[in-house]
Amino acid sequence: MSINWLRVVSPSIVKLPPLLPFSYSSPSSCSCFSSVVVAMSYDKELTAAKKAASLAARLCQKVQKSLLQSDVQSKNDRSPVTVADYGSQALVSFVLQQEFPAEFSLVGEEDSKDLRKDGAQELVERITKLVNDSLVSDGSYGVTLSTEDVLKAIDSGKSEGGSQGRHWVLDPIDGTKGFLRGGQYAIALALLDRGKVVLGVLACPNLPLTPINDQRSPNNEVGCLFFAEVGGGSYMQPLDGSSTVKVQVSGVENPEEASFFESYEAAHSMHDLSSLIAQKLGVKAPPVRIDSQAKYGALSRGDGAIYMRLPHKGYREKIWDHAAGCIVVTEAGGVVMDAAGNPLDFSKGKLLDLDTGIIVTNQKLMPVLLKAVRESLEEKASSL
Ligand SMILES: Nc1ncnc2c1ncn2[C@@H]1O[C@H](COP(=O)(O)OS(=O)(=O)O)[C@@H](OP(=O)(O)O)[C@H]1O
Ligand SMILES: [Mg+2]
Ligand SMILES: [Mg+2]
Ligand SMILES: [Mg+2]
Repeated sequence: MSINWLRVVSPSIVKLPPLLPFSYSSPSSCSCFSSVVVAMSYDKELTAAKKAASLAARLCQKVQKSLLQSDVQSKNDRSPVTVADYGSQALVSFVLQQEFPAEFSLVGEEDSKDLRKDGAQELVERITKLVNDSLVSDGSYGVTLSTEDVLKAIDSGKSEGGSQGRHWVLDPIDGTKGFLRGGQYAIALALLDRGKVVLGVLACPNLPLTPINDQRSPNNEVGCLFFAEVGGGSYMQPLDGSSTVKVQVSGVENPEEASFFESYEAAHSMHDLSSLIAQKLGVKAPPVRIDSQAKYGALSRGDGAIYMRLPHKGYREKIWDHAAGCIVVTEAGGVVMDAAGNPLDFSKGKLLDLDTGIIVTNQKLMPVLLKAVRESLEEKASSL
């Protein structure tokens, strides 16, 4: 990466200081360690997580280039799942088990149920080939996995998480719909220790290295890896592994100057409600709609100042859709809350138990954003 790139990427990105040997508590809003204690270092886990997510990102890139409709399965809830979702989960699970054989628990989005059905054998073989090709190109482990090994690796993600012990949390492809459209997606991996998110990695293969929506920068290069460890700040590097930069959320204090992110899919977030909130705040810029936790990554480096996620009634958020993004933003100086102003609690199992939606911004804007969200929710409720 050239010095030029460092200059254009964003005024909120500064050069990388050495990582702290120990992590101290930070003003956390996503259930990271928050008491005044000297916490453990998770450097070894972070190194493994970056490696696993980067390998999975390469696998996904390969599939996205040659995506065929026949690669797409439909789960019971009719959400899409592809060979890349399965391959990514198998690969991350395998790498983490190799690195931490003694203590391994993974809460992953996918399972092998549909792959064990009649007629899925060819698909399983394709996934196995993809995983083995990735392992060969990496060269670290010197093994070839059988189809059964791959199915088992996928199913190692069946842990329920919770408030005891350590659990990896994985979304092998977040934003599968974006992945299928050729849009944004992320490989999102986090580690919970006693119910708190202590590290997170977000690999975003299609996210430009330069700020999105910046007319002055060409946005030709894509592929970002965001990572954060509790108390250690948030960082970004190109997915090819070259130089790392520290990232910080936007410092915008005037909501009129803020721009906001929301889901690309209207089914995932109430766009009419976020536009009402934006109106109340005086936000002038139109919403920036991108898929997946790439939104958290983009926000962590100041591409936009607000992220609003307001799912339709009845939807329950999953921990893998937010754990990695939450710590990346929090360690970059941001705040992540539910629509009642509570921090997200990742200690309750696979689901987040939260009020209405998730809002993300910097510390200065959060009080006004929260107020506008509360007012808009009340207005919506009274108009029904
Ligand atoms: N109805 C509904 N409401 C809210 N959220 C939902 C809903 N259905 C699915 N999902 C989850 O949304 C994840 C995709 O995240 P985004 O909404 O940020 O991206 S996108 O706009 O859908 O592309 C997506 O993650 P992936 O399944 O990993 O793609 C889902 O977990
Ligand atoms: Mg999914
Ligand atoms: Mg997801
Ligand atoms: Mg997913």
